[in-house]
Amino acid sequence: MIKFPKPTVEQFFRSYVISNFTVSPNEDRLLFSSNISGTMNIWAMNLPDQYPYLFAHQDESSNFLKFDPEGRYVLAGFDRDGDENYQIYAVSPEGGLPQPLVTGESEEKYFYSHLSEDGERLYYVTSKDNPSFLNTRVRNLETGKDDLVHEGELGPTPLSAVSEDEKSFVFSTTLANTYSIAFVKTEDGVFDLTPDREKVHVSGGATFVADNTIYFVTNYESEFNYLAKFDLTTKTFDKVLEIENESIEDLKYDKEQEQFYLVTEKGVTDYLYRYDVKNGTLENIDAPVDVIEKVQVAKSGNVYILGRSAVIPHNIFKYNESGWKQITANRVLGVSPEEMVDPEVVTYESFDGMEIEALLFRAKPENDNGHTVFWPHGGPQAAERKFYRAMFQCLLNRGYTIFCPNFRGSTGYGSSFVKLVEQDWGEGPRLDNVYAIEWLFEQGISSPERLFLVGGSYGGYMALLLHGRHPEYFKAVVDIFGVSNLFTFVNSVPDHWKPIMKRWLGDPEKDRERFEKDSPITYLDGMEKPMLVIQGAKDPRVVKEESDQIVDKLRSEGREVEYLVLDDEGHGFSKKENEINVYQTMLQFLEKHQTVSQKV
Ligand SMILES: CC(=O)N[C@@H](C)C(=O)N[C@@H](C)C(=O)O
Repeated sequence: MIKFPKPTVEQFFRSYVISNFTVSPNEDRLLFSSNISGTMNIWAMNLPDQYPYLFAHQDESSNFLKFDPEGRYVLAGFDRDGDENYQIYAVSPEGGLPQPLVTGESEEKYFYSHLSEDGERLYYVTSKDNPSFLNTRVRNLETGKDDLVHEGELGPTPLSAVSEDEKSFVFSTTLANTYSIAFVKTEDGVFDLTPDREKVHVSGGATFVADNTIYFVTNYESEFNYLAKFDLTTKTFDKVLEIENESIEDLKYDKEQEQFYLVTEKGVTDYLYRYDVKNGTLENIDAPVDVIEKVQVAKSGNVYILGRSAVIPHNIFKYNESGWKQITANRVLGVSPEEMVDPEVVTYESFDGMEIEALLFRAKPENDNGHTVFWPHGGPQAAERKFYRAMFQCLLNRGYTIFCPNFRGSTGYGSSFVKLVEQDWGEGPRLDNVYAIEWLFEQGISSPERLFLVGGSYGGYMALLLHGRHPEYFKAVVDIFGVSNLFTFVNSVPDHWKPIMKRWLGDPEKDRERFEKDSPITYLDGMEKPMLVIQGAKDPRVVKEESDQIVDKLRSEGREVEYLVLDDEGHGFSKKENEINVYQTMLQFLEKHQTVSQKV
């Protein structure tokens, strides 16, 4: 019979992202944001089960999608070439070209917050007039009247929820990734949702279940987020539900059934639950993916999720009493999940005895080239989880094993663990990475002749720092938009990040010594291994200057550095041709620097 060859790496170049979705109020249409045509655009499917068609053409990433409850328009947010200056557009219900609706100067941001029940008043948050703390405004879409609702202070203060009567508003002020204060503004005054705002905690996910009752999640006096309630009549806070060693990260309310759908995070995996508010029962729902990125509950009670697993790219699924149904068929070109690599979850002991969890993707024996890619994740207050990454499956197909430690500072292991990276970017987390590398050597998984270092963003920072301080461990290094110099980074981040910089990173004056010690650029002499640097020119988080300075300095000293700049990308590669260029450049670079005797 006809025989087909094993999947090639090029097949993994052809997998697509779905970054967001929404379902129309009567569930006859699904909209999603995807790069299936090569650039990010909004696609639609008429439900149930119809062929996807282009709904709105803008060639840009969209950060939200919202149907008018009356079916007169669709709202969407777009930025430009990854600059993250999102602005709000309207699209005809037939689809077409998005029309600017709430927009301003190109450097201003306009984030969608809430649409009134009648679809006439649009609440949004903007950097205009308050770039660091943000203002909330409401635009009447009938009259065009635009009013200030709240002026942010202390930290960026987005609007989180609006009561149905539009008389109460929940805001949350971010003082750090691990510290945000939620409060409700009513006709009677302003009230914090938690008992003491001075205690460091986070609150999020505020939902009005009635005009006087707010449910939300918080880790107030706890390691993990739990479900809490604030009663606006009595002004009391109550803990409602906690799930041992799991952190509730998202909640969506089903008003008809009076139940919440909750997504919890535990290490590298998410879990889905249904919580019945009336009788207090909690039920686990077995989800079809390991990581859940968005949940929407329709009026009918149908639940829609967007998620992915290590071997399943982004897809949208529907859940009801009949079980799960996959709506989108987003898959890797001609490759089944069984032909990909699912990671093992392993643990190792770090320098101070702390246990660190990590993902180990072992190359299949028939592909194995003997080399390992060591991947410190970005964030740093994020985690490497069981989600599909085209880059990982490309590397695995080419025979690389991949190791991803969730070093201290990672999310998913409790709030004390997350805080360990604050004002310590380069010591504890670096040593966790060093101990991970030693563990790989002890286990016989890798050796200095067979180890590559690749990281993006904070992971790129860690790659640069490890390269500068421990070059003996690696064959070659790839830095993807990594922070190279803490002194320049701290001043170049977006304005609305600036209020959190002290707690997150520190103060360049007071912490001068530490900033010097923890800046990769201090260790240029150690950076003796071949290096590839990749950077988006429009990156607003880690600006191009971070990569330029390290490349310029190393080149002026005659070191081997390749530099790939993508002119129309930001903090990530959203355009398919750019992504393929990045993968090909990286694969060629690694191939060139493999140990000759190991080559297959
Ligand atoms: C403020 C903050 O934590 N931002 C992160 C989401 C982020 O973008 N960090 C960069 C540096 C990264 O590592 O991705």
